[in-house]
Amino acid sequence: MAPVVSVGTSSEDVAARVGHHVIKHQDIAIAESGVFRIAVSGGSMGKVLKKALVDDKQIAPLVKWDKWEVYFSDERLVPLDHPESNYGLLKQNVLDHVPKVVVHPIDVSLLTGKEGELAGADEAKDQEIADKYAELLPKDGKLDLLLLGCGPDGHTCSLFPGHPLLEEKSKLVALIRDSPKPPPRRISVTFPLLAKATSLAFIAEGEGKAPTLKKIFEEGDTSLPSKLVSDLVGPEVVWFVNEPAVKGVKL
Ligand SMILES: O=C(O)[C@H](O)[C@@H](O)[C@H](O)[C@H](O)COP(=O)(O)O
Repeated sequence: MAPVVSVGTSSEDVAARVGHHVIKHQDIAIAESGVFRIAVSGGSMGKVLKKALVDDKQIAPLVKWDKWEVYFSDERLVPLDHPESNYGLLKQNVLDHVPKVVVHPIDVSLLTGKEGELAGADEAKDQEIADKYAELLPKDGKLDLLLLGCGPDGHTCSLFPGHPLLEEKSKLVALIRDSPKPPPRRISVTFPLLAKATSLAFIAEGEGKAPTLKKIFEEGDTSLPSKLVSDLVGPEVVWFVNEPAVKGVKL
């Protein structure tokens, strides 16, 4: 099925659209399994989720935090209170403002080296962080919803254009030690995990996204990981964008 594009008129409107989408999937998942398994990304995601799930007075009461299980679509190998930590971003924007939630951060007891940098870091320990993260996933690897970003280079999660990780066929979570965007050491979910999900939602705001969205929606540039993820046939795929992000883009 072709991806759906939902265009918001303001950042509050985009956040509200995202919020309603999250609640829809939350309710379906809880009705089916009693738990809602969601993965979130970094970048501006924390701020959008705060607007949607904490500050929006209509949506906030609908969130069943005690039924949530939160994962990260990618994470930098840094301490949880480091400014580059995606967990840290979510904590500061959302977790600190809501009732207790089950969250799965990386196992920071296995961190070596310095703040995501390569020098002095132990590759075997990094691999263990990725492998242990995969073990936290549900047995069938199926998440209900992943909220994804889209970088200017078309990356999503820590899946970068031209990177061998795009070819991963079996692991659900992989280690990356040469991320072109710093810090170099990260873990990321892979295509096999993304393909199993019930729903994938991209959030892309601002005029800086327009050239990338043009490549995805008009030019069909399959060198962009976001385009490849957007084209996955199993999951429902929705793009939440604002008007500047799609200005001049034929949808
Ligand atoms: O780890 C990363 O490299 C970022 O978290 C990345 O995945 C982010 O989602 C995109 O770069 C979009 O960022 P924005 O949402 O800030 O545009």
